[in-house]
Amino acid sequence: MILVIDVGNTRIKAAVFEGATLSEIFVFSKIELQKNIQNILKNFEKITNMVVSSVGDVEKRSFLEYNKVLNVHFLSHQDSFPFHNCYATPKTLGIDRMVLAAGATLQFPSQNRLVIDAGTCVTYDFIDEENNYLGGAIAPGLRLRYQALHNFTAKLPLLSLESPDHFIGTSTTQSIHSGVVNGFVYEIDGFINEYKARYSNFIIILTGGDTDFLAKRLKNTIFANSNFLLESLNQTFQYKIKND
Ligand SMILES: Nc1ncnc2c1ncn2[C@@H]1O[C@H](COP(=O)(O)OP(=O)(O)O)[C@@H](O)[C@H]1O
Ligand SMILES: CC(C)(COP(=O)(O)O)[C@@H](O)C(=O)NCCC(=O)O
Ligand SMILES: [K+]
Repeated sequence: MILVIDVGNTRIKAAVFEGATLSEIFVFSKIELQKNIQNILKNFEKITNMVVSSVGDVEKRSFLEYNKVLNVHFLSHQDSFPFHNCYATPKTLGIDRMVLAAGATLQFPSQNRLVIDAGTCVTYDFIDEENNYLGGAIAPGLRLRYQALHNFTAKLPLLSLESPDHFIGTSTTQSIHSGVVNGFVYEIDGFINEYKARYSNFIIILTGGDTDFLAKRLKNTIFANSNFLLESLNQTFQYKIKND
């Protein structure tokens, strides 16, 4: 069994896999990390490998200390990935984006793929049908937009995510919800339409903490899977074992 851990900038997501089958998912904050890992290892005694992808500020040694009891692998740019990386600054490319690109390449062979990860940030990653990773985009995520409006103005309240009543906001609250939610949806549909104008035959995968909220609001047809990064982590590790 493999324990995969995705350290994002908001939350940590972990999953236990038996082969390709996902047994259980865990979501927790940075301060609950040790407690959660210990519980998972206690409940799944057959875990032999821990695979970590981190873009957050958790110390590497928080994971490496488990090396005494199992094999810990901290994914890095030095690992083998199933695509050709065309990013101009490959060393600064987020390891989460590399894992998403690997998952898309392995799960959807011989086609163009666009992965949209709506987490703390929304990231776009494009891998063409010849398995070239071309890059994409980074923009503020949903919650970050609400926070930014509050943090960088004197008068705007901090709101939590809510569907706007209308396109035309009729109050401060409704104007913020319309600006954040409608703006975000238009932006994502706009990006997808630009990719469509340039490429045919491509699959769009939507993942991240805001997947379910967004999936029903987008005009474009997408393949929504909030576990795509965790599944891709498992696949990236299997690929690494085969290719090392
Ligand atoms: N319990 C929660 N705590 C924080 N964010 C949440 C929660 N549930 C849903 N979200 C949404 O998930 C997004 C963060 O997604 P996630 O994929 O966990 O981010 P990251 O991978 O960057 O840590 C936020 O924009 C927020 O709107
Ligand atoms: C863009 C990100 C901050 C997204 O992080 P997340 O929203 O998943 O927490 C992360 O992928 C990152 O730190 N990237 C480095 C810059 C780059 O990918 O070019
Ligand atoms: K993201």
